[in-house]
Amino acid sequence: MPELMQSEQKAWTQAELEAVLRSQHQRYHHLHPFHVRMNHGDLTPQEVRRWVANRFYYQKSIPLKDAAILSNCPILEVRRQWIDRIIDHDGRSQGEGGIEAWLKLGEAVGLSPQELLDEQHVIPGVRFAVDAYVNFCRTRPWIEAVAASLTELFGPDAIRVRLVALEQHYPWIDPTGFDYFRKRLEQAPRDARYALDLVLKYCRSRESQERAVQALAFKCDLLWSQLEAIERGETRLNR
Ligand SMILES: O=C(O)c1cc(C(=O)O)c2c(n1)C(=O)C(=O)c1cc(C(=O)O)[nH]c1-2
Repeated sequence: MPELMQSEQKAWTQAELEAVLRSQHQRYHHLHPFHVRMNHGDLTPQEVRRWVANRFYYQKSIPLKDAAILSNCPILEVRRQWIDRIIDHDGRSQGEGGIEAWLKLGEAVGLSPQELLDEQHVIPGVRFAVDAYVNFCRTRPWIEAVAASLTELFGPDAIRVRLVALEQHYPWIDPTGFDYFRKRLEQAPRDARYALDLVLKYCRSRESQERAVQALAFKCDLLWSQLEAIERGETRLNR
């Protein structure tokens, strides 16, 4: 978006920047046809399993990108807070954390932990999308990577709708598998608020503000691409 990069333009106020960031909601993956079908109860068990197995690749990459943010961030107070995200996903010991909770979701839909850990169902397009997120966070300034995490502003509403739909339309799934989503409903709003405050505080020039918006747009596109690949569903195994 080169036409956006007009650094000589006046900086947005914090309220204006927040509004521009929030307007990215229209690009979020809750609108993707695969999620729409999921929420209508129209996915086959095979499609649900494909989604769970492929989203696991995203889940297990999240701590890698958060560690990249930590390694790029020179500000002690920020690192002290951000490190909690890694603990939330990894846990401090066996049986804890979001990654293990997602493995339980896998079991609830009929996938063994080993199948998920082996990445045997991971579709190439999903791998490309997720790896692009990790690479972005490794190579871009830490505050842009923080801005990319702001899809979590939109996540809780989508997860709330999904939870109700999964419980209502997919009775064959053991509902204890949904604990991951319940936990995210506590964690995500807190994480998103903290990340938003950082972006509002550290992105003061118009150029840095526009880079933050671009980072968020990039992340929305990546989540969208991930679902495109899942919807198409081609793996080396079933091609
Ligand atoms: O289920 C979802 O729709 C969804 C979306 C997102 C997101 O918007 O990036 C995350 C999650 N879940 C999630 O579970 C999660 O841990 C997470 C971390 C992040 C991030 O970018 O730091 N996004 C998301």
